[in-house]
Amino acid sequence: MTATRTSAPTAPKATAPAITAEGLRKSYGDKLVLDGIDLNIAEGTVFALLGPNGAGKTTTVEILSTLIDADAGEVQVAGCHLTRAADAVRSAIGVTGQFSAVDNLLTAEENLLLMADLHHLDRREGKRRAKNLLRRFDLAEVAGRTAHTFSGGMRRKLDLAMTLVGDPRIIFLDEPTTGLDPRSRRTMWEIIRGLVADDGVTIFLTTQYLEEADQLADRIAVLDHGRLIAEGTAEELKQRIPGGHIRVRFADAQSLETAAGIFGIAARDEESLTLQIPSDGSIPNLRAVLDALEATAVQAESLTVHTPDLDDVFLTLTGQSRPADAVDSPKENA
Ligand SMILES: Nc1ncnc2c1ncn2[C@@H]1O[C@H](COP(=O)(O)OP(=O)(O)OP(=O)(O)O)[C@@H](O)[C@H]1O
Repeated sequence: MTATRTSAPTAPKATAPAITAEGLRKSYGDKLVLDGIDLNIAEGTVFALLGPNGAGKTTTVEILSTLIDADAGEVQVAGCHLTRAADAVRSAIGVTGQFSAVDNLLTAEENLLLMADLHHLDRREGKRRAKNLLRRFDLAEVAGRTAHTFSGGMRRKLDLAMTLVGDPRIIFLDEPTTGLDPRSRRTMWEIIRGLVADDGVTIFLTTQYLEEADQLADRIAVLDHGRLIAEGTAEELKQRIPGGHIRVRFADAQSLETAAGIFGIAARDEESLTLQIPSDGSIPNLRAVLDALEATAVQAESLTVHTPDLDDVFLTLTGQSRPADAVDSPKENA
């Protein structure tokens, strides 16, 4: 992964679950989409659901946000039973889906005021919240412009601001940055981090961008063929798969030959004069490699540490192979 994290994801602060699900099942006709999903998402955390196209991510969001019914399963959202207390669930959540709720014919402010009306806020309170949100999302200057003049990034911010008018405790973000350029994506990430850090909301995020999950999520689950096939922090998931190594480059073939003699199972590339030594990327492991090289007085030209990234995890777990160009692209952390 080439991008560096701009700030660490928020550590789980609270243990009270914002969302729990047991045995969630859903079929469309004879197509089984969810085959017994269990979830336990702590309040004030970011949970990312990853999965290939068609894995059932949107279906999961639609069920948890009361838009569609599951065939089976017990779900609690914000401490309320999903079906027996659906109204209470709805008043505790906000949903920003793949299809924008923004009305292109209205101004940014009018869109927000419309949401305030839908939440039965009085006019004064609606105006106050709209103003605050426009300022917070850096949209104050364009408050009076109709949304059809907005860029994708501005529209996405307005969409999220509209979700926040109802002051939700839990926010479902279904692919919140799909189609945004890197700068707009990072702006959205900062906003999402702020929602968790400043407001203590819980975020349930689906994304196709593994970097996004890596950057934002406290916990990540991988959905494939209707089941959660892995769950953990980004680091835990990365540790589950092999592929970490240290790559050492030497000045000449003789040094490479000597070094290869000490690291029995290291892969050797004569052309680039490099050895690839399996490693978990830990400091003790790195020190052991350096000590071994020093003991033989072989001079290494350069050394890079490669740790598996979430792409490796995802592709390994879902049984897909990495495209050839991606395999060859360097992902080392010097
Ligand atoms: N209303 C529906 N009727 C029939 N099949 C559906 C319906 N909605 C979704 N599906 C099917 O359920 C499966 C899961 O769809 P879903 O949209 O939840 O996947 P997803 O993981 O969100 O995919 P993507 O990343 O492409 O958005 C797909 O095979 C889809 O075709």
